[in-house]
Amino acid sequence: MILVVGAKGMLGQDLMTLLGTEARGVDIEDIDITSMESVQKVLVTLKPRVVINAAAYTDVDGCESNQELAMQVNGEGVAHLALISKEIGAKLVQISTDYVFDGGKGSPYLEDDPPRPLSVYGESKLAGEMNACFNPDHLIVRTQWLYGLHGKNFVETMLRLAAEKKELSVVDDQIGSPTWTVDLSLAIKALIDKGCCGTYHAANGGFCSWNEFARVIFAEAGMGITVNPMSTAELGRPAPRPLYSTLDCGKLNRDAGFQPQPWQEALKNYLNLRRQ
Ligand SMILES: NC(=O)C1=CN([C@@H]2O[C@H](COP(=O)(O)OP(=O)(O)OC[C@H]3O[C@@H](n4cnc5c(N)ncnc54)[C@H](OP(=O)(O)O)[C@@H]3O)[C@@H](O)[C@H]2O)C=CC1
Ligand SMILES: Cc1cn([C@H]2C[C@H](O)[C@@H](COP(=O)(O)OP(=O)(O)O[C@H]3O[C@@H](C)C(=O)[C@@H](O)[C@H]3O)O2)c(=O)[nH]c1=O
Repeated sequence: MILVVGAKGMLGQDLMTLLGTEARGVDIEDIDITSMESVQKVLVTLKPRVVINAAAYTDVDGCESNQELAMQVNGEGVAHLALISKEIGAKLVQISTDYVFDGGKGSPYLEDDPPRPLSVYGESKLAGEMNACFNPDHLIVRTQWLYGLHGKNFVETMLRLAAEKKELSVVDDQIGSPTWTVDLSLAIKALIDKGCCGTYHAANGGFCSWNEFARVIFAEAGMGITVNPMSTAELGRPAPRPLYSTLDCGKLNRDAGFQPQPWQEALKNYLNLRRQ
């Protein structure tokens, strides 16, 4: 059995759908990953062969003012899962982020490029990556710019704002790869099925700025919204973000034989599904 921790989150729900009867899901009402006792009780009782940790504190700006909570959930929580999954002989799959990088490389990041997080969220997720290694049988899957049917995300924010305004300003100096949680779930399943270990990058193909992403969302949705350019500095959010955080996903393709579709195709498929 595969245990999905954070099964009610945006990624967690798509993982549960994909894995079907092979999966069992738990979320905050069943398990608190910040508590070693809670993790021990659930994992020792359920004895999964694989634990996928999709639970996290994902409010990037919120993490700046709640540093302790960020480290407890995204850092220490993963240590608890690693130690107990090791104890019961299970593999740990930890989901991580492009925000462990500073965005200064200027070309797609490889798995062994040195991380240097700019934000508290990024620091806490890097602590999670390091703690995942307490279980030698671990898989760290870094992804980015997620959207899906079951959670707050940029696509849904844009579509909501477009219902209220005819004109929006969106940053055009951050580059990355928008990634559909369904494609990420397929990548995670492929990595588990092939018995892969270590660190992997998984994101939809190609890249764009948030501004271009917004323009394509409105074009695909048939909405005539003007999207003005703006810089990250002008927007002035609390957490610094990497300016160029595209992930090189070649290792995923080589080792698991899986290549996520281009982001434009994924977006089309998502919007079609959303309309049904
Ligand atoms: N969203 C994105 O753009 C990206 C996400 N990621 C990573 O992907 C993973 C999944 O993200 P996403 O689906 O967006 O996350 P969500 O925020 O949608 O879901 C996270 C889930 O974890 C639960 N949770 C929070 N704290 C705890 C806890 N202490 N114990 C147990 N469960 C808890 C949340 O419950 P509640 O809602 O009640 O707090 C929620 O159900 C995370 O590791 C994230 O860091 C990586 C790159 C991009
Ligand atoms: C709503 C809005 C956002 N933005 C900008 C802010 C931000 O830089 C960018 C995207 O907004 P978000 O709030 O979705 O961004 P953010 O919370 O930074 O998204 C990140 O989440 C975490 C969990 C990750 O791990 C990352 O990979 C990434 O997906 O768009 C605008 O410029 N204009 C707007 O009207």
